[in-house]
Amino acid sequence: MNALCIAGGRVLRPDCSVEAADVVVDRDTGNVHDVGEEIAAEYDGETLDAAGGVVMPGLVNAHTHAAMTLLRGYADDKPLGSWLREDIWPAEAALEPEDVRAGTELGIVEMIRSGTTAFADMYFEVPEVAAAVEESGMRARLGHGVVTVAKDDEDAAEDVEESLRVAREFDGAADGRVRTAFMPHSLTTVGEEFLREATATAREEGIPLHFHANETTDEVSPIVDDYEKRPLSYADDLGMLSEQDFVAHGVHTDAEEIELLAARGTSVIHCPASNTKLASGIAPVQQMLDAGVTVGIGTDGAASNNDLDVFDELRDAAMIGKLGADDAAAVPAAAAVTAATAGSADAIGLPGGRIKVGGAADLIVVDFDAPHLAPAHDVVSHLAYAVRGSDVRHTVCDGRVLMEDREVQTLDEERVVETARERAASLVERAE
Ligand SMILES: CSC[C@H]1O[C@@H](n2cnc3c(O)ncnc32)[C@H](O)[C@@H]1O
Ligand SMILES: [Zn+2]
Repeated sequence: MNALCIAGGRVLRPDCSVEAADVVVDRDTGNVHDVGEEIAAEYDGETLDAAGGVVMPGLVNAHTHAAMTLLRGYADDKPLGSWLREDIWPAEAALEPEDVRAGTELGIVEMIRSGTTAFADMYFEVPEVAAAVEESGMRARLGHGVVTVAKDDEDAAEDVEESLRVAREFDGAADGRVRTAFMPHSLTTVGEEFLREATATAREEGIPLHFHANETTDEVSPIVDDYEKRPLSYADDLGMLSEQDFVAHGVHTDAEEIELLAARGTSVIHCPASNTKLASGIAPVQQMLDAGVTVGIGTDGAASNNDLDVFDELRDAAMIGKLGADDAAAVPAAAAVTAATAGSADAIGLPGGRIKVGGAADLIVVDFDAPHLAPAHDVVSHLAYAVRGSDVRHTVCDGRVLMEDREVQTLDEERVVETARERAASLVERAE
């Protein structure tokens, strides 16, 4: 067997127990071959040193717009509507394919360095995004974000068609590491008939849906006013809630909508930092978990976060979940860690999220030697409340080492950062 041994660490198991064990990966299949105490010596092959560290599933960033790294710090301190209309959409109107490639590569480098092995991305120029994912060795679910408001019928229909087209064309790319979805931007930025028809097509072809929903009160009230129903009930009537589908945010979601999500098996991606920065509100995460809704974690784009560090995000989820529920026991450490790993992977329908024999070898080694992690009474507590993305020592996806001893192996980090700086500067110039 072409083995990769991650040796000498402690392993986080799917039930959040922790045991001293080596993890042996079959690099040909990209799966975990064995997990056990001191088994690495039984295998020939490459070894990654996990001594003093914790081996855990790679984090899954279940909602982002990776190329928005180019707009990090471009516009801050505004609510969602004016931020998008006054700053972000005008800048995005000047995007060129090379910008999306450069911004996505920057986002990917940042994610690999902070322990993310898979992500879900809604953006433009999907061929560029897919090429960046292929080169990087990560996994992703990708889609073209559709907006039909303020477009004539022909342009709107073409935008919808592009989203379906790229979903068909890129599904299974990068040796199966790229999967796709139909991605209408939101329930208020895409017209009803477009949603109804394209959803029916997606259903016929087995294409999942991903869209923003119930992010702000401004997204809820127009639907309640026009249709006399809650947004997720409107989405359900359009056929948009199935087990394959996942909605971003779900901040202003009432008890009936939570029951509806649970009944349909539709997942919610919680983006606590973006919701806080844009003052969108606090999502009822503990209520969703109690109802049996699968909850994943996403950073949203770097322009509303302002980083793509999922450790940061899961910490925010645990902290803000308590505030939202007015209960310090809400969203406990294990729930937050599980949401950012198995929850996110299940929500976006990609392998990974758990270290188990036969499962995808998407895993990371987190260094526990740093002063801010001493003492370590409880590993899971530290993973939720104290670990930073910069504590990640190695990142492995599909059995391939993407970062070793903090050196990214698959992309040239220096070139990626420099190119992104140049493209960001010229993008902003073109947008002004
Ligand atoms: C049409 S591609 C995706 C689209 O979404 C925009 N976006 C970024 N962050 C958010 C957010 O929090 N809510 C809604 N839309 C968002 C992004 O700028 C792209 O235009
Ligand atoms: Zn978003």
